Amino acid sequence: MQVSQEDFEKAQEQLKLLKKDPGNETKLKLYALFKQATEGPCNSPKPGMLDFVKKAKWDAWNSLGNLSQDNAKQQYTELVSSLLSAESSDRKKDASPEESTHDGYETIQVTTKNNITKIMFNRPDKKNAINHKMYREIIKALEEAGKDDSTIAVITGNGDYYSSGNDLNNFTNVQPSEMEKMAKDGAVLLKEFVGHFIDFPKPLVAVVNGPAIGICVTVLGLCDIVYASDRATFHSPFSQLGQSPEGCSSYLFPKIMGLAKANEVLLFNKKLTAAEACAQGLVTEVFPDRTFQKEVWARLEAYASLPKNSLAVSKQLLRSMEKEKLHAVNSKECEVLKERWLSDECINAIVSFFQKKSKL
Ligand SMILES: CCCCCC/C=C/C(=O)SCCNC(=O)CCNC(=O)[C@H](O)C(C)(C)COP(=O)(O)OP(=O)(O)OC[C@H]1O[C@@H](n2cnc3c(N)ncnc32)[C@H](O)[C@@H]1OP(=O)(O)O
Repeated sequence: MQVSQEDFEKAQEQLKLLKKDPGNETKLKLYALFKQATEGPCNSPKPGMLDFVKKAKWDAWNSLGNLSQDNAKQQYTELVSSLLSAESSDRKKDASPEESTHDGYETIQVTTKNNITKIMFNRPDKKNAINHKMYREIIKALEEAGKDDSTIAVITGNGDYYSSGNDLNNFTNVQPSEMEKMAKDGAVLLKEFVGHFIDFPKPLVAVVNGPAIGICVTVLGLCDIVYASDRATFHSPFSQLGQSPEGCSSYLFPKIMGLAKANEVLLFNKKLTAAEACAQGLVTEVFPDRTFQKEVWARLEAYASLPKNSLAVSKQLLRSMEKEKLHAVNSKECEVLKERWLSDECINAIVSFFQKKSKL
């Protein structure tokens, strides 16, 4: 398709809008095409060898031979248009923020992009079981995410599990004389961990990519939104492990699900499917696993473009009604658990897990 004189003139104007220097080679090409389009083939005498600039221009024009003026106009117009569109896509790339990775974590991966700080459990070969180091790293990541520029924070898991909960190795290799100390230190760490969920100052979203067990199920009640893949399951097998509920679930689960349903989950180890957890109010929405990541992240990016401060004050307002109560529940639950960890029921359950007798 031939370009009109008007298109050719428009291209000359558009060329002036280019922000970046397109480089000497392209500039020579533009010069040559312009001369060919407006004057026809090069007939002027060849400049001397030492007149580098004029010679380069002459060579470029002369290289077009007998290219017709219409063809030259067309090539000129096309070249300008391709330069402009390349520059505009570069600008778009620059405008879309890169993901930044937060340093200093081993058991989790923390990244920020599009106003979202993502805290990802990252022990996929251990089904993202939470060991002592990971509890401390999650606490640190929540502290940082609470203060950084992100609008919302997201917790998710790497691999096929969301998390298999407390790493049962946390209770192993402890000498009998050290048991009390282990239980006391465990209760302090757990209280601090859950406390950070209670106090988190901006919207906190759980993206439950697969099965979830124990502590990572109970703290879902402290998250503001829970999105789940239809592959996810929710299991808090506390009595099976000789333990008792934590993460404020003894208070929040009956509030969320009603006492009758919460009892099945917290007393009798009932494992919920994602659909059941959604029907009982623990999960906000369930997505097909095939499209889970795409749909959820598109949704979260839209949420994260809402006014940040408004979201934070609203979240804090909602939480403020219950904060004191939640901290009291957390303290009580940790006290009870401290005792449970010293019980034969609990010790036997852990031993039997490692003897591979009691896979849940
Ligand atoms: C500071 C202390 C605070 C305590 C807070 C109180 C918290 C309570 C809870 O969270 S209770 C819940 C505890 N979790 C469990 O009881 C789950 C135990 N794990 C399992 O039942 C299974 O591993 C499984 C169902 C999650 C997965 O089964 P399967 O698909 O057959 O895989 P594997 O069992 O082979 O697991 C692969 C690999 O991961 C290790 N692993 C998985 N989960 C845990 C875990 N919770 N603790 C320790 N290790 C775990 C498993 O041993 C395998 O390791 P290996 O490859 O053999 O080295």
